Amino acid sequence: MTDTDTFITGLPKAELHLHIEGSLEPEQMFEFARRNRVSIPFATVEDVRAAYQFSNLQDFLDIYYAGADVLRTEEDFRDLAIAYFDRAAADGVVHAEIFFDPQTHTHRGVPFGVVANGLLAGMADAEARHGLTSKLILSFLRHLDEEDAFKTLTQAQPWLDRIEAVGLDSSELGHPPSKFARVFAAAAAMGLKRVAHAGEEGPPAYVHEALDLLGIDRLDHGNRSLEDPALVARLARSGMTLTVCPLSNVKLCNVASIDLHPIDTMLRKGLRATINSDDPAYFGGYVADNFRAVAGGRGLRRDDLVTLARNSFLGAFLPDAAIEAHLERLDVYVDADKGAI
Ligand code: HPA
Ligand SMILES: [Zn+2]
Repeated sequence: MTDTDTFITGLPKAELHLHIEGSLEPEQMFEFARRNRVSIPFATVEDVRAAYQFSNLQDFLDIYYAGADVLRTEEDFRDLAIAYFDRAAADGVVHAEIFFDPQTHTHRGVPFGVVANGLLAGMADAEARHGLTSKLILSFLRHLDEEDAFKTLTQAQPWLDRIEAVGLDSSELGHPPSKFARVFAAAAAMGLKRVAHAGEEGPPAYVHEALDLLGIDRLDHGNRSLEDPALVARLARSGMTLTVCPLSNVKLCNVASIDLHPIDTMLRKGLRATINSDDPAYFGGYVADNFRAVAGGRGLRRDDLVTLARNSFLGAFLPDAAIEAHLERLDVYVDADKGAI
């Protein structure tokens, strides 16, 4: 058997919870600021990293939206995506379903098409160079109103054949899923899948709303579902995928430390949990770092790590045949590892 670090890196996996704007590394922030002649309130990369201390979600969001201001051109979005996919491929990611926040950009005067076309170019590059497949999830900012989300869905019309799903992110408390029931219904009628951040900081009632009022196909975070046994039973029974983000949970103080992370509790309760990086440039690690953090922090066994990778394919918005092919490759990897010295 190989050592655990090597095993984790090579483990074929899908990443299902990644905000592309959250993959903007400080070095890239300076590069984009320079080429777009945008000023940023930091003198050095070290200053930027030092500012990444958060006590809750809102603390992070304030700095994350400010950072996104350096993204101006199609080339910026393409280069941002390419850098993420290169990093993900090195972590064993073979398929990624990435969020983008169009309102963060359209509200600054960057057209929807600049964002979408740039990201799509990066996705094509990842498939050509790494064989890494990907899908786009258009995420609505929940601190804005539903009318603005509808406007964004209208702007997305020309790209709808290249967008897999809609999502819901940003400040959770005070902005329950019910606020977006109509726009999610409209997205469903257009054939889009639906996901939502719920139970990251918000109560289990928000997870119930996401299920009942938004008809979600996947639950982003979902940690606070554990406070409601009936909800846990419902999620387990329905085979709902939870996109869990361990380093994010610790960095945003939703979990006190990695050795207290509930990932193994989730698996034991029959939840289809997956491991993801959320905003890796801000939270201190990409997907393999998140696997390593919970493997060390919670003493996960190798079969738990394989279950988490398996769940990532089961939860992907891929055709059954593609999921089967990924699972077979995963089995081959695990068997080869057992045979290795
Ligand atoms: O973890 C998150 N939660 C809510 N909104 C977000 N936007 C980027 N990351 C996040
Ligand atoms: Zn997120």
